[in-house]
Amino acid sequence: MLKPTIFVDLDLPKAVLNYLAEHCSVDAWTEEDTVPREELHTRLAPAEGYLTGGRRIDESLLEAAPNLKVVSSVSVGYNHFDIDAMKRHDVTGTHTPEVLDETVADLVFALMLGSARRVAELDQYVRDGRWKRGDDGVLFGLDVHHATVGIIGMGRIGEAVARRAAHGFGMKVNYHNRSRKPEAEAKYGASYMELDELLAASDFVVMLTPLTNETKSLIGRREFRLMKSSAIFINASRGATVDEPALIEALQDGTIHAAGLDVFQQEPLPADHPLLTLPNVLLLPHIGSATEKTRDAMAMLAARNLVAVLQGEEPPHRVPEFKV
Ligand SMILES: NC(=O)C1=CN([C@@H]2O[C@H](COP(=O)(O)OP(=O)(O)OC[C@H]3O[C@@H](n4cnc5c(N)ncnc54)[C@H](OP(=O)(O)O)[C@@H]3O)[C@@H](O)[C@H]2O)C=CC1
Ligand SMILES: O=CC(=O)O
Repeated sequence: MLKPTIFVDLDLPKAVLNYLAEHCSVDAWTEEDTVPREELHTRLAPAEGYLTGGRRIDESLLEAAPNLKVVSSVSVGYNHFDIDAMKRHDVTGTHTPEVLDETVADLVFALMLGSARRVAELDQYVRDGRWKRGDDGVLFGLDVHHATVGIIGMGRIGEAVARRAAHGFGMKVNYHNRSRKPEAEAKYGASYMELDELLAASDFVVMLTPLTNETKSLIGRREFRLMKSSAIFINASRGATVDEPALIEALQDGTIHAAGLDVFQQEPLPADHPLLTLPNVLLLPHIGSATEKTRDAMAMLAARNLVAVLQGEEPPHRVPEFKV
């Protein structure tokens, strides 16, 4: 039987490429640079499947890909999908939840600990030869253990953070979702709160919602002003859930104490971005799931999603909006 053609624009582990090649005729982009838009449209013309990362799936791409049946994203977030356009073109979307939860939760804790204890700033302090006897006071940070964390978006990753917080660090856990999660409340002693209440009550505010029309700029100037002046704001969701100019202002004028960020409105962060000038922000290059083991698992899951759809089977993880 003729194998369906697929286009892959990510570097994939050999085992994943072999699995794809068993079931599909694979056209893979092997250049280091991102595939240019025009070239992408050309390569997608014969493709029934497209395996990618955060590439925007919009009307013009879909028009260029008349045979496309599935876009399989190697990510759990799928805000790069234009869901309505995909539905119009009868293209389904899949993603890679669960396999990355623990790895992303580790990174959230790295941001919490790193910001509270000023790890990157003080590493630089030692490297610069500024470490002198008796200067302890200028090195003080804030405690993470037994502090209060407020999780906005208590989903799969949010729960992995809550478990670490409650059972590892003795922290009080507050959370905010659109719906309550009684099991999570029981497991982590978590308190459900409306957003404003959570912002005022938490020492660490952790953003872990998907980016949607509802969560776009959910945290802005008003919300920063509701937080404690000692609060540390962590964003591992998407940059656009936060009003970035308002965050910069809050960090500059002491409205909040510090921030730890893995995601930004523009990625990669431009070299002249004002966040780069602030000492009280810890910046990471969107590496929440970036361990070899987890990225390999995500890639294999994305491959299985794609092959299942092309074989007419239900994939392990269809994006909820495409479920019938
Ligand atoms: N930095 C990184 O590298 C990574 C970032 N991410 C980001 O993390 C996000 C979360 O992933 P995951 O935990 O798997 O997703 P889940 O869907 O499991 O959890 C999302 C949570 O957000 C809540 N939520 C959704 N909309 C709103 C809203 N309007 N207001 C308040 N709460 C809301 C949901 O609860 P309810 O429906 O009840 O509101 C749900 O509990 C991803 O979408 C992605 O953007 C993920 C992986 C890596
Ligand atoms: O940001 C990463 C994801 O998996 O979503």
